[in-house]
Amino acid sequence: MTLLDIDGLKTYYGADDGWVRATDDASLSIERGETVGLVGESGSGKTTLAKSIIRLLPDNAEIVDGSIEFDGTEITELSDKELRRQIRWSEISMIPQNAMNGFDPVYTVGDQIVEVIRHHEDDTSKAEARERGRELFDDLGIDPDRIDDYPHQFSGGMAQRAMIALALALSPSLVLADEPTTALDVVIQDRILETIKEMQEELNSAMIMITHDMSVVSETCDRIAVVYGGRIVELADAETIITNPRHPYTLGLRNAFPDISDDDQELISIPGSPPELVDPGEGCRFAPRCPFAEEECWEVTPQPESYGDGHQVECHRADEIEHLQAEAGKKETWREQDLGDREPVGTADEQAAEAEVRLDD
Ligand SMILES: Nc1ncnc2c1ncn2[C@@H]1O[C@H](COP(=O)(O)OP(=O)(O)OP(=O)(O)O)[C@@H](O)[C@H]1O
Repeated sequence: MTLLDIDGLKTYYGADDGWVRATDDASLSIERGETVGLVGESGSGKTTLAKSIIRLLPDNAEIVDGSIEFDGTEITELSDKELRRQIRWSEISMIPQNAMNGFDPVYTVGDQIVEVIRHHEDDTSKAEARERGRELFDDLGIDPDRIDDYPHQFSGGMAQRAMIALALALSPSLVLADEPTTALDVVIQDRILETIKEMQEELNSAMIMITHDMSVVSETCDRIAVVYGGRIVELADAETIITNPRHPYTLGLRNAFPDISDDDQELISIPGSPPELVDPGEGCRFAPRCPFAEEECWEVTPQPESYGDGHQVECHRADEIEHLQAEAGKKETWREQDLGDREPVGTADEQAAEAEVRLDD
């Protein structure tokens, strides 16, 4: 059963030089209990998409179009009060990138967990809420007596676990996990991911797992949405994304992360960097970095095409799967692109501004 249905979502940030189109026409639906990965480089728009769902966006952000239907409720139409009362933490919760920022430094971690529980459950006493917090700590491998500590007394790994406790305290139907382990060392990362998965399965919560790491999503997710330049450029079950992707960006990402089943794999990175999202113009946003870009790619924005079994791809050349997959595995394919007199998408203004600065000098 569909829990979350995002349709044509556009979330933009107001900036001095225009709108930053951080989420630009994203559509995605999620079933109950399902785990969907959002993968893409830093700046591709993953966090903006997740924060739009729980409406924890900064002041300069605006949802300018589209809908987010959660269990029959249109999130974009709720007042802040309704959202806090009915949805945030109780139905949808978020584990942020850095847990330390999620806690208020002046209250003990326990007090904050009790506060969240009691805000949503009028009938739960302080003692009961505290006991639930202690049990969650125990489940997450933290000594329950540490519940009276202040956030700064926790190590990074412990704070992250405590944040997971907070995010799961009200058994939400959907958990948004935003790079929940990037701030931690590698050994702890695996353990925390396992814990999140176990707790999520126990509660039968759905989860959106945000990461730039292809290996993390392949191990933890049922489906994967690949995000680039504010758009979902490929969406399919995890197996298809890992073994049979069609989008050149997905192929590039796959080259850049170690495959646990292949010891001899040579890692190849994608040259260049993600596009500026102010006024990106028409055309595929990946074209300036894509070794397969043709005339059409520069001129026409590709729309999602279906390749069966929920596999969707936004690429004009996605039909040429054998050619793309064969060439994408070669290092020489991913040389810096010779763009000739083409301007990379979206950076025309930036280049003009730079030229002006030089003239002013
Ligand atoms: N408050 C803001 N004001 C203006 N632009 C912003 C703001 N927050 C993010 N952006 C821009 O929006 C785009 C998407 O950012 P977002 O944080 O959603 O990407 P991300 O894929 O989650 O990256 P990261 O992994 O670094 O968080 C980027 O170009 C970023 O610079």
